Amino acid sequence: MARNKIALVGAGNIGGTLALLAGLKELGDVVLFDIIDGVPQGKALDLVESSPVEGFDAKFVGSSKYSALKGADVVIVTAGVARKPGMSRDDLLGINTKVMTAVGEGIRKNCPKAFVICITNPLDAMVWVLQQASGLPASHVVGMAGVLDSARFRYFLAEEMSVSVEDVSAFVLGGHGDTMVPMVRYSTVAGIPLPDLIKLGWLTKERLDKIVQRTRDGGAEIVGLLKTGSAFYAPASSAISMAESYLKDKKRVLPCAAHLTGQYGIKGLYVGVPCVIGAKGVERIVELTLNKSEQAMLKKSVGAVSGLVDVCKGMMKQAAAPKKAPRKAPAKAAKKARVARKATAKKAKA
Ligand SMILES: NC(=O)C1=CN([C@@H]2O[C@H](COP(=O)(O)OP(=O)(O)OC[C@H]3O[C@@H](n4cnc5c(N)ncnc54)[C@H](O)[C@@H]3O)[C@@H](O)[C@H]2O)C=CC1
Ligand SMILES: O=C([O-])CC(=O)C(=O)O
Repeated sequence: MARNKIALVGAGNIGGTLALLAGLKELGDVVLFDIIDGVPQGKALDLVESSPVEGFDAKFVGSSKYSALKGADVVIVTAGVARKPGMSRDDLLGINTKVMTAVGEGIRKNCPKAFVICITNPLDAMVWVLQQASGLPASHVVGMAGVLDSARFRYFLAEEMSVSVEDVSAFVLGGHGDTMVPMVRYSTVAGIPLPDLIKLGWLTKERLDKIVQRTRDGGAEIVGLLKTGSAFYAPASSAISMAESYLKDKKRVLPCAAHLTGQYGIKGLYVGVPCVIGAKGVERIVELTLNKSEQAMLKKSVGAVSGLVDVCKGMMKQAAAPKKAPRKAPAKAAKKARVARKATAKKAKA
């Protein structure tokens, strides 16, 4: 059987880490694409030179041409700009909307049957733009954020209670922003819900509240430490788990930014919810019963996503509108020509 083809659009910090993980896990042949010519080629060569040491077989190619994406089974998109200290993810909206529009077009032309995972921020709006620009079915375009936010929540809980991360199951609902909703009631250690663990004395309500807030601020905490960019190891691991579930039809239940068509009362937006990811893409969306306070938090988070998508819609409409011919310059040119004609006629008479 031929190997799968994994295209990584954006060969920066996350792109390079994705490529290494795809190689180590032998998920398939890898194409790294980036607009900076030389970077994807250099990273591809460096990575493939690690294959004899690590013991994996895969082809690695770097390119700055969209045709390199031809026939890809999975595309993971990290193209664009990452934030620096003092910026919010939303500050990236203008520049990254333009990038997602170009990338979507490249995917539409070269690999319309692929399963596409968007990572670029602000995530929930960028995955919406990417789906619109690529025209791929919504079941095949998803956003990665929930796996990462949930991993952070899981890690902080495991550290607090001194238990293995493997036994902590937790997830985060809503948009990938300050208003994300870590789901305390549905998070467990070995099946025991967090509220029960508080009763058992494993955790205090005060510590749990701090962990919830630290999870919400997880991205900013790393940006503040790195200073030159944002997290990339955990984001890459998170996206690879989604790609693996699709390629191996594992049907894992993972929190992803999925296109909602009425679930949770939300229509036409991408928002983080638990999904079943298998060979058919997003195969199912899990709709949980939320209590009043969870509903209110989700509503706030969805409101933030909806506001960003409205800005994207405006930008896309403006970009698609026919350009009006500039009027001032030709008018000036015509006046100049008239004056010149009059002067020539005067000269001729004289
Ligand atoms: N969804 C999530 O949970 C997370 C999202 N992110 C986001 O992921 C994105 C990438 O992050 P990093 O890899 O750390 O950034 P990076 O700056 O290291 O890499 C981005 C790469 O995209 C390339 N690029 C820019 N415009 C392009 C275009 N039009 N076509 C192809 N490539 C293009 C750049 O040359 C660069 O190599 C950022 O927007 C960041 O905010 C980061 C962490 C988590
Ligand atoms: O915070 C950022 O800019 C990157 C990101 O989304 C994360 O690490 O969660």
